Amino acid sequence: MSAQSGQAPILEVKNLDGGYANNRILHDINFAVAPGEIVLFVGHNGAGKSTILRAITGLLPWCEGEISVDGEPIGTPNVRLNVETGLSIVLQHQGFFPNFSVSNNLRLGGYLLESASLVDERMARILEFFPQLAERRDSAARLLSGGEQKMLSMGIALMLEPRVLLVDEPSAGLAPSLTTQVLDQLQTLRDNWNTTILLVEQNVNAGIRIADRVLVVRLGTISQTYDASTLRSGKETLQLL
Ligand SMILES: Nc1ncnc2c1ncn2[C@@H]1O[C@H](COP(=O)(O)OP(=O)(O)OP(=O)(O)O)[C@@H](O)[C@H]1O
Repeated sequence: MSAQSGQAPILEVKNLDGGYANNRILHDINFAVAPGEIVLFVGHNGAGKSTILRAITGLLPWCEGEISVDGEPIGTPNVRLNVETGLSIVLQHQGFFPNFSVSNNLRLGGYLLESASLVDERMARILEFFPQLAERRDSAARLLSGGEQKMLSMGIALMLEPRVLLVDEPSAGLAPSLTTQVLDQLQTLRDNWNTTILLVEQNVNAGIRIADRVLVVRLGTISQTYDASTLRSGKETLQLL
């Protein structure tokens, strides 16, 4: 595991509240994430896991509290600003243009990069990381398998080389073997690129396998924190309540 305890956090969330219109979902969320850490959010349906990821990336209609990246408060979450700060989200549902080719989708993911050569360089790195995408680079995205589409969504988010990647339900709609493959790729990404990862995953055991820390979300707040290795070893048992 590359997460170093005692290191200054790359991401810190303090007193975060948020929700949709008049519906408050998040209540006083507090946590910090070390560089290179994989943090898994678990909890019952509707507990607020995806809402936490959306709040951090500026996709929630309203949120209050303090979010800091590398010790610098990022102000009111705003998608573009957060992407520039190094936060990218891979949403649960399709995050690409279905009729565009794999390579054109990746190019669009590099929309904030300053030069075409940098876009090419990043794309080459991503296609090397996902050889299955490299083989399908000229295919329309809609023709990819479910697992390949997840890889494409991750690849698009990685074009800006985020320091923190937030991934919502990567296994949604995937067969168990593909879930393992996609989660293994997230772990490899962390190991090779030192990308910090916040993960929401319904397949709790598959998520625990790659996580460093597990945060339980209950009724819109963090109710419990586990060191994932104690759950893997059976020294502790995950309680969602
Ligand atoms: N776009 C929306 N508008 C209004 N309320 C929403 C919206 N999206 C989610 N909610 C509500 O916010 C609450 C938390 O939803 P969220 O999707 O964060 O839960 P979750 O823990 O990720 O659940 P699941 O595991 O089922 O995906 C739920 O009560 C849900 O109905």
